[in-house]
Parts: sequence; C-alpha cells; structure tokens
Amino acid sequence: MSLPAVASTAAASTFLSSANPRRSSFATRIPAPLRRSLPCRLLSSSSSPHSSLAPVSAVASQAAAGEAASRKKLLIFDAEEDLASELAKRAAELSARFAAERGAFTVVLSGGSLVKALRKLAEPPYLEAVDWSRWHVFWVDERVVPKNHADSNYKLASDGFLSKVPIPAGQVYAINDTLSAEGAAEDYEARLRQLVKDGVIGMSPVTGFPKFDLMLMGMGPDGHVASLFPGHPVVNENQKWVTFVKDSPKPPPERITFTLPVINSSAYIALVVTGAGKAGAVHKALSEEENTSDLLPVEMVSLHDGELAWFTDKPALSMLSSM
Ligand SMILES: O=C(O)[C@H](O)[C@@H](O)[C@H](O)[C@H](O)COP(=O)(O)O
Repeated sequence: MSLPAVASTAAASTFLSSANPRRSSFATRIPAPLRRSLPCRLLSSSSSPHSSLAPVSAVASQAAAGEAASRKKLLIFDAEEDLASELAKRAAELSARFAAERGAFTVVLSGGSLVKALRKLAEPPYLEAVDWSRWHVFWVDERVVPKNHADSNYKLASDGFLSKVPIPAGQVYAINDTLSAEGAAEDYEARLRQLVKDGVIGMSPVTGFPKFDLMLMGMGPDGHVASLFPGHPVVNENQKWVTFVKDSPKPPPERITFTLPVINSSAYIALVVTGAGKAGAVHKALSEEENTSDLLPVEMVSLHDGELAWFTDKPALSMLSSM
C-alpha cells in the first residue's frame, strides 16, 4: 500500500485558511456543493512558509519536496461505518509508508470513543495486510489507575483493538501503573527519550520534540484533547514531553498526558469528533469568529509539519451556520 497524494480524495475540496497561526481553525463555511450526500466530504487548507492558501496539488508537491508544511482537512461522514472504514484505510496507508521509510510506525492512542472507531483495522483486509510487527503503540493520555481497571485507557484499547491484532507485546508502551501521577509522567517521558535514542521514535527537526507518525485522538465536549483541559495550566507546558494532572474535570482526576509541543510535532493527527454533544466546541474551533485570548485546547492543535484531519459527522458540525 502506498500513501495517496493529498489531492487524490480532493475532488470536492475547497481551501480555507485561518488568520491566526496559533489557532488550528480552518473551516469557515461549508459550501453548498459539499453538502451533497457523498459518503465523505472533504475540505482542506494548507499553510507553509510560502503560501497560506495553496491548492491541494501544491501542498502535495511541497510535502514531496520535504519542506515543512501544515495541512488541514475536514472529513464529514454520513455514517459511522464510513468514518471507521476511512480511518482504517488511512492508518494502513500511513503504516505502510512509515514502515518502508523508517522501519517502524509509531501510533499514539487516546481513550474514549476513538477506540471503537479503530475496529475495522482488526478486520480483513487490514488484519492481514498491515505489517503489525512495525507498530509501536503509545498513549497520548492515560488515567493513573491499574492497567486492569475499568477506567484504564490501556485496558480500553487492549480489549477493543490491541488484543485483536498481532503487535509484539514489547512494542505496546503502557504507563507504569505502580507509580504516582508525577512518577508515571517522568517514567513515560524517560522511556520516550530512550526510544528516540534507539531510533524507534523520530525527532522533529523543526520543533526539537519527538515526532510521532500517527496520533489518533478524540475531543471532549469542552474542547479538551488528551488530558489538556480548557483553562488548566498544563495546556501551557512547553518544556516537558509528558506531564500530569491531578484535578481533571473529567473523572478519574489523576492522569498523565503528552504536552502540546509533542502533539503539534506529529506527522499525522486523526481527530475523531462525532455527535451533537461536541457541536459547541466544534463550532468554536471551526467557525470564523476567532478569539485568541480564549482558545480551547483543540484550537491549539496545529501541526508544524504534518497533516491534521478531522473525522467528523453532521451532528458534530450542526452549529456551523451553513450546515
Ligand atoms: O482519557 C481520556 O479521557 C481521553 O483520552 C480523552 O481525551 C478523550 O479522548 C476525550 O474525552 C474524548 O472522549 P470521547 O470521544 O469518548 O468523547
């Protein structure tokens, strides 16, 4: 499998940009032609040192030339089945590309509804076609509970996905659940640093932070991503790779989380955000009204050199005026 050019799915695309570089927002209006009932509709935008509003073909060629470029897409699915199919296809393509390029494929998971959306990866044709021996699996955030606890993101992913695919057990990096929140965050960062030295995890030459190949993340109704909650000081952490919270507004309270600089150094992020419960945060993140003093964590997800794809549905977009 090879990674398709960005333009290959862009027949129904348009190009939108945000005036604020700190903000990830890119969709302002959904043009009428895109509202037809395609299984998936797509809007794209790009930003690079050379152009903030480039056609998709230009984005693809910049990426091919190895230049730093940030690409954003909004994929809107009519059915959850279609979303899960496209997510599996995209993950498998990235797996093949990074396994060939680097010999390893680093995948980062969140908890929540994201895990169910991965189920098609554990089915034919992907179950047989993907080279699972190349996969190295991490968590963008984890609750500080035992690995067999009902609240554990490791357990969620293990039960719903990892137990169904042949990834070598030594390449699944759960947190050390015998440590405190502080200790677990330090320990996880130390293990990431070792894996960078070993060449398993790449480093971003642009940011100096680790560069994961694929981050698969959800977003909470309040606009949190990972365990970076609105108004919490950890959102501003810009030195550490992994930090902790002890007062998460979403239970359980103690968690460890990747920091924004690590998230924003990724090569590809799939942000899976569906359902009417997310519509308020989606509206704030994707509407034209920009308020720089009050950014939600999801609005601060902005890749330095990579592609951010929102996997969404109409209920999640229902507060955008043109939907
Ligand atoms: O451990 C966690 O709580 C998650 O990692 C969290 O960041 C989650 O991804 C969002 O809250 C979205 O969850 P839903 O998709 O279930 O709403």
